[in-house]
Amino acid sequence: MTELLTSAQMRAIEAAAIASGEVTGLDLMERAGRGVVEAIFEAWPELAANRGGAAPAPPGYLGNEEEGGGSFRAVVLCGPGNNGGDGFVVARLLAERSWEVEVFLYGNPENLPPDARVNYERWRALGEVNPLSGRSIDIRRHAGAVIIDALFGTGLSRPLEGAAVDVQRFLLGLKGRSAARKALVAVDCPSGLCLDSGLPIQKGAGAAGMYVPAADLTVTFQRRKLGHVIGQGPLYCGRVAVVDIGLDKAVRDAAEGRSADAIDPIAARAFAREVARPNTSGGAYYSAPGAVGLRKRVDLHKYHQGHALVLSGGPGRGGAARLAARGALRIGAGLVTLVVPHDAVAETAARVDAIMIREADDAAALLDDDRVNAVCVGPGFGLDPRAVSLLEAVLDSKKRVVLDADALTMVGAQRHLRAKLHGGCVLTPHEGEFARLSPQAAKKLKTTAKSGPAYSKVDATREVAAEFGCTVVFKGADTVIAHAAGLCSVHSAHHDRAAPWLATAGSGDVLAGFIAGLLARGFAPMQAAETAAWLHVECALKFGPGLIAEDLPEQLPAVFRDLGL
Ligand SMILES: NC(=O)C1=CN([C@@H]2O[C@H](COP(=O)(O)OP(=O)(O)OC[C@H]3O[C@@H](n4cnc5c(N)ncnc54)[C@H](O)[C@@H]3O)[C@@H](O)[C@H]2O)[C@@H](O)CC1
Ligand SMILES: Nc1ncnc2c1ncn2[C@@H]1O[C@H](COP(=O)(O)OP(=O)(O)O)[C@@H](O)[C@H]1O
Ligand SMILES: [K+]
Repeated sequence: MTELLTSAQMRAIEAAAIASGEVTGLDLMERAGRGVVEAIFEAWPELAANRGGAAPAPPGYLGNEEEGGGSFRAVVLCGPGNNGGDGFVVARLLAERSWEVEVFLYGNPENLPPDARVNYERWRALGEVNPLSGRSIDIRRHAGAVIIDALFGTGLSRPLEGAAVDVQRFLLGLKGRSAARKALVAVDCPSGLCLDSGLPIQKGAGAAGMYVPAADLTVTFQRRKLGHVIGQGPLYCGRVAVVDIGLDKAVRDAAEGRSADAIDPIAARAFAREVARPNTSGGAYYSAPGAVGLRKRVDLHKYHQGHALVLSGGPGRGGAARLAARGALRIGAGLVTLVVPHDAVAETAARVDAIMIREADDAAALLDDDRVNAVCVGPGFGLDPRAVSLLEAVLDSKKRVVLDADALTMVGAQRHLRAKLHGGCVLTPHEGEFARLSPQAAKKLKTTAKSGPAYSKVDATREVAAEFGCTVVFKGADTVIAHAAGLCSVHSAHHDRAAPWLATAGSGDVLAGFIAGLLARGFAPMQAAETAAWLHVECALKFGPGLIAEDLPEQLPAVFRDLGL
């Protein structure tokens, strides 16, 4: 499990580590700056070539004919806080490697915080510091340079203004000619981005207030922050490198509630986590008793792998439920039964084999059957009175249930249904369905943030999970999963897990089926949602472009094989 931190958590962890005497702020800043330099060399190994001594002949792209060429170049943009302090360290370390480094400061050096001030002075022993403005950066001189954005990091509290905006516009190529830079490297985050939400802090809606140039590489410290993985963060940040600055123990102490005063005592619940590759052990043979993993135990027959019901709509509308049922079966539920209205039985029977079919009139009996231990309701289900009363019966049964699509619409609109939700419910809204569940949270999420931290998808998901008392899976390229008690995890399908092919009709139905299948296998709601979200994206990655929803469950055997199951 890897924690995803908010800015406040990172600050508290840093403060706790410094207070414990294990490390000083100056040490952390030095490690941070060094980490940025190392991450640059890792990303562009050709830049690691000149270590001290004479400058090497420049590669073609770095050549500056007017000046006769020379060493590698960096332009370091430093802000008024410790993010700027990291920038001064980067400048010094690159200059020590014979880079040509030009440093700009946004703000007054007198007002720099102490550690940043120390590093400002250390840099001043090597070179100049220019005041920052869009005009002060000469486009021609810096062609081919690596630009380091160390203006603002976790301390961003309001929209950029003045020279900071000028320079952002310059970097965006909005002012004059865009510099043909080698790379834009952001320290902690591209400045202007809120690290809690992945949303820009801006004066107004639309382009008028937003000048965050997208980085090629963002280097952050110890752990990713939420803003790197949710909202627009992944698009602005580019590749994100995480540098160890020696705070690993401090992070774990905080997340496991062992820190002293500096961190909230309910910290363990306050920390979000990245959804990880699932546990492939499980069952009494493989891990602690009671733990559930993906591996099936050799001594169990199908009735021990659970029985999932998938409730279907009427004739011509059963496709979504069939996709969910196929997903539930492939992910390993022992039995899957489609529950269909009488007039849709023939049509359904023509389309499925291993999946069983029962008429909707039998629903009450099925819900009374203790062997049925998970239900999926919503995909293609309908909103008519029959659907409402079936949903009511499902919720009254207190069985673990995935509510998707039409079921979410009904729950959003009907207070009495909402009152029946319980801890075994998993709601899987996309953005539109989320707005129906909680118009207030959706509105806050869409409101332009004029000060930081901005209200985030994590805040919104947690809020609705707590209000409804169940697990909520707020889908999207950034899928946020929250439990009523505050636990929260994020699956970010970006960079090496980018699966844009998942934006295809019916893929959400398959996800609902995956979750229901895992619930049937005994996974707890949160664990089922996390595991299903990971497998869903893994199936999409396995198939690649051209994917349609039907393909997703069919990738599971290969994905399971890759997991060593
Ligand atoms: N927390 C940690 O553990 C570490 C933090 N480090 C660095 O320190 C950074 C955080 O430093 P700070 O807390 O000083 O925050 P920042 O350096 O992000 O910025 C804070 C300063 O900018 C001002 N400010 C905020 N928004 C502004 C705006 N729109 N226009 C003008 N001024 C604005 C604030 O009043 C404050 O003076 C991190 O992002 C990271 O780069 C690293 O040195 C390593 C360790
Ligand atoms: N760009 C994307 N990258 C990764 N996953 C995505 C992307 N867009 C959508 N998804 C995923 O695809 C699924 C779509 O679900 P949903 O919107 O309910 O579709 P449908 O109702 O057609 O089944 C969700 O699991 C969502 O997380
Ligand atoms: K920055």
